[in-house]
Amino acid sequence: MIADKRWKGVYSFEDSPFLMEILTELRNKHTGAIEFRKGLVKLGRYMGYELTKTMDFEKVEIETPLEKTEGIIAKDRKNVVIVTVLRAAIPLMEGLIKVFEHARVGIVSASRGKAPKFEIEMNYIKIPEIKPEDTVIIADPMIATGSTLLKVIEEVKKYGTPKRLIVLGVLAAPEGISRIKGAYPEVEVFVTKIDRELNDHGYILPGLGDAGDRAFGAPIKTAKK
Ligand SMILES: O=P(O)(O)OC[C@H]1O[C@H](OP(=O)(O)OP(=O)(O)O)[C@H](O)[C@@H]1O
Ligand SMILES: O=c1cc[nH]c(=O)[nH]1
Ligand SMILES: [Mg+2]
Repeated sequence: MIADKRWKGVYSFEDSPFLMEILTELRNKHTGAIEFRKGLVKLGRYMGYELTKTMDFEKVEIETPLEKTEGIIAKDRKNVVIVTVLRAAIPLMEGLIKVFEHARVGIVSASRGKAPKFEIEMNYIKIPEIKPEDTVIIADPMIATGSTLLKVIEEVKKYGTPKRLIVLGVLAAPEGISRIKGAYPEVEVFVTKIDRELNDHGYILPGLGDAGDRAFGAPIKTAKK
């Protein structure tokens, strides 16, 4: 885990060859939907595991069949709320929940409109109560302009004030991170890698393309009634 010097509380996993290998497969345009989804599940699981290293644990005394010894109980790991941003975060959440099996899960829909406005449409919002002891993990693979997450964070905050508010993604553009940290300095960001920049259409470069389309197929428009 590397702390990025440009912001406080922003971390990437560029030091993990294993995670970089999974990212390489996701980036490759020849990777099909099945492997793409599997890659996102794997990243959710292993980044979730890395996150546990930043959490609080409690010391406990237990007895093995032979003698007393000390162990730990993962206090924070049991108080997690995962907020899944549709569509692309679904496989990421599947991986995360393997590590945070007690997690309560919120689901929100967020669809980004076209450049230059990138308006965010949020139609579906189901978020559980957020308690002071909770760690909230907002899962969204792509942090591009940051517009989606600004809107999602604003919404999440209505449900309570957690101990930690974390954004967990796969790729981020510096522009998106700067916007989020500018508006919400307390939000921590964990991403597999921070990429170079955005193109004129708001896509991350070099990126991996449209995460939702690659995982689930491109939607088509039907004639309106
Ligand atoms: O940082 P931003 O510029 O807001 O872009 C990031 C968002 O774009 C993608 O969602 P999209 O709107 O494509 O929806 P989808 O997951 O259904 O494809 C992605 O999953 C993020 O939620
Ligand atoms: O590069 C990008 C930017 C936004 N959303 C995506 O899915 N990919
Ligand atoms: Mg998309």
